[in-house]
Amino acid sequence: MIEVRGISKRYREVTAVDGLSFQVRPGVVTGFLGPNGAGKTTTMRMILGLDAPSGGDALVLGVRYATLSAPMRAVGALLDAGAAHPRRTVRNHLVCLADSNGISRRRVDEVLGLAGLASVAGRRAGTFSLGMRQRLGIAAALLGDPAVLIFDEPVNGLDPEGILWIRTLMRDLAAEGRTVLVSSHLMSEMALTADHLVMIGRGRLIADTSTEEVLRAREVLARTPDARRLARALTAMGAQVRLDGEELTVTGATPEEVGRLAAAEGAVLHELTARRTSLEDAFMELTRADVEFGAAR
Ligand SMILES: Nc1ncnc2c1ncn2[C@@H]1O[C@H](COP(=O)(O)OP(=O)(O)OP(=O)(O)O)[C@@H](O)[C@H]1O
Repeated sequence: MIEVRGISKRYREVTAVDGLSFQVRPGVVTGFLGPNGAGKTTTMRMILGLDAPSGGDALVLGVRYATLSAPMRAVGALLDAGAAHPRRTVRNHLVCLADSNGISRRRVDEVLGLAGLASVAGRRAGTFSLGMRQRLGIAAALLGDPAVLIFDEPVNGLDPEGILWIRTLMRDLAAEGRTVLVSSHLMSEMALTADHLVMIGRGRLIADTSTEEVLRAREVLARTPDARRLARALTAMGAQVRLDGEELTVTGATPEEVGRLAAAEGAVLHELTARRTSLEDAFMELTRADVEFGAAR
């Protein structure tokens, strides 16, 4: 469990995070979304005790990160994929981290396997592609078998296979009962990976809700030769209807309600479709006022 409580971070002229509060629960993948400069990295750094908040605080497993006695065993984080020494081999990098945190070398082999790096364990980290560096960063995060995992933009620059691997890994880690917080601005990816979404803009909370709720259909499309009759009945029920020949686009009514009303009116339906919104659209709608560096639309 992660608890962010009224946290703020002010730099000289910039308020990067502004009184932000949310909780990240175990057992689900929580996506942390926001436009560039929204304050995602700063928030994650404050959770991990790397930046001091100007106000408020963040708790991991009920305490501040700085007071954890064995932080790597409690929290694993991927903030900067380039963090390994380029001349050190992959295994050596992980062994150094393990030794300085009282973690067994057997666990190093386990995480090499988990991250798909066993066959390249003797290679120097500096020769790695971005995708392999991400895998190494994730192997390091998993080293302490932590209950809480924090990943900042883990799929940045990855190919489809790498993206699928990360998605599956996140979901598996959550299914094991861990707390997983993952930031991204790849909306379609988050729609597939995250069960819950925390959206921020200009350092403030915009939405804290299930992915399902954000993506829930907002429009229903109905096609019927009795379009005018159905449109009248729907409007009388309080729904908004756009009529285009035989086609009705309905907001403010569920597909079940439209179907029931059509049956009651004797309107023959040729099509009834719930139009799910995309996460991109939902996000743009929610953050329209908060796009700091957005192009003029
Ligand atoms: N050390 C710093 N000094 C001054 N300003 C900073 C510092 N770190 C971050 N900022 C500013 O704080 C704001 C939030 O930055 P942050 O990196 O947390 O956003 P983000 O949501 O992670 O963005 P991105 O998606 O682009 O990575 C930005 O306006 C950024 O320029």
